[in-house]
Amino acid sequence: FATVASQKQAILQNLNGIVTQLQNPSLYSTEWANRIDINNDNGPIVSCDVKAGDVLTLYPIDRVEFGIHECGRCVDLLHPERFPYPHLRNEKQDLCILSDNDSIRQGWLGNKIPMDRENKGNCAFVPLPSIAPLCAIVATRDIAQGESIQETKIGRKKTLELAMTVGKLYANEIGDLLPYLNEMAYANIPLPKKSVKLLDNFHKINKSYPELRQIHSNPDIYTIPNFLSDEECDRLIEKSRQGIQPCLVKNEQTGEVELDPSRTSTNANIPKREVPSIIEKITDLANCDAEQVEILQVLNYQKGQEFKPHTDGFERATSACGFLDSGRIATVFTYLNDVDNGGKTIFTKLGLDIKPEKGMCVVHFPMNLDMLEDERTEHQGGVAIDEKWILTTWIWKHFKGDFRYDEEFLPSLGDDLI
Ligand SMILES: O=C(O)CCC(=O)C(=O)O
Ligand SMILES: [Fe+2]
Repeated sequence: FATVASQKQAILQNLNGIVTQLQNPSLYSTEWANRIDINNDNGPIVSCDVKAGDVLTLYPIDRVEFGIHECGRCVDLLHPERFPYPHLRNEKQDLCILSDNDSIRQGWLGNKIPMDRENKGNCAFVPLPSIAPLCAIVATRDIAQGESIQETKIGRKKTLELAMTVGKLYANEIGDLLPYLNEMAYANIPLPKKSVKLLDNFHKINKSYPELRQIHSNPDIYTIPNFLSDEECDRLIEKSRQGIQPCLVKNEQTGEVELDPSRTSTNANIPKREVPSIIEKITDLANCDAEQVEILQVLNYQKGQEFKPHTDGFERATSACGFLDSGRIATVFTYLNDVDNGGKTIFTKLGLDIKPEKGMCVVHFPMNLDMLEDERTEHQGGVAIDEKWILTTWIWKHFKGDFRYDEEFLPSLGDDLI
């Protein structure tokens, strides 16, 4: 580590060059940093034979996504309240560490790490509390020179074992760099501008859900009549009466949620724990995990109230509702009463009006899987004449990462378990 001191200075002077700087193998011991050819277009290639358990290189942990199955769970492990290992609080056995399946990582290694779709991984990301914000990429089996690295899904016991071993081995050396690495971790690295992409890569719902009807294609919109029974609708309305309050809208400038003249209805937040059978229906239909489901809201529109034209997606990476750097890939709402006059949902750019029918569910896709908004899905809750009740929620691309938004903090709306 003789050369490290002078290089620290260089790194600080050149925060914009972080990617290059951190790719410099001489920053680290040759034992564990020069084994990946990070300049290869197809993803990192191992440049020498590697033994199981060897550290291939380091990786900024805030760029790693923790996931279960196919769902990336992006956790900001730099956050003091959530560090270390908040995900290990999760009781799920199959915790694995993998990259997001269809995005290219914008990490300090500045490179793509291909998703291990077939689970033939040969390395794992190992969180190392002692050297945060870096984690190690560790070989989980022998890797031959020329092979590209692919992440392995490993159980949490194995993750911990690897973290312990690697953490102990390298804590001192890397700890020396910690303040500098931290500074870099928080540096604002401009991401490459998104190129104009075709809106063709959307989340896929469960097409065999009973009575699913497609009422618009490209952009796709589906309905399911009688998705909820009359009884479920009535009980949801009753439950929500206890928590009803004026609707709020996220202010894109400040990030705060606040009263907004574009949304004059009232609503109640329904804790998922109080509506398990509704959640089961939604996850079955939307083909997603319950953790991807945003807060459930019951909206009430009285005469004259409305939700002016809007899209449901948020532009840019967002931390709305605890979903970090994610997006709303589907909207699922269900009318809770029949509405004879007014209150239609109007898709303003599609010439499509939907008249509320008790129990009917509507699904549309505000953003695609590249997290681009589909402006064509702009819609409004038309001005109410008769009273209107609607249950609405949104499916996010990733699991919640910010635990301050945990549903356990939502007040109960009574004992009725629906
Ligand atoms: O009230 C409606 O018809 C639509 C509600 C809506 O668009 C929303 O809550 O995002
Ligand atoms: Fe909406």
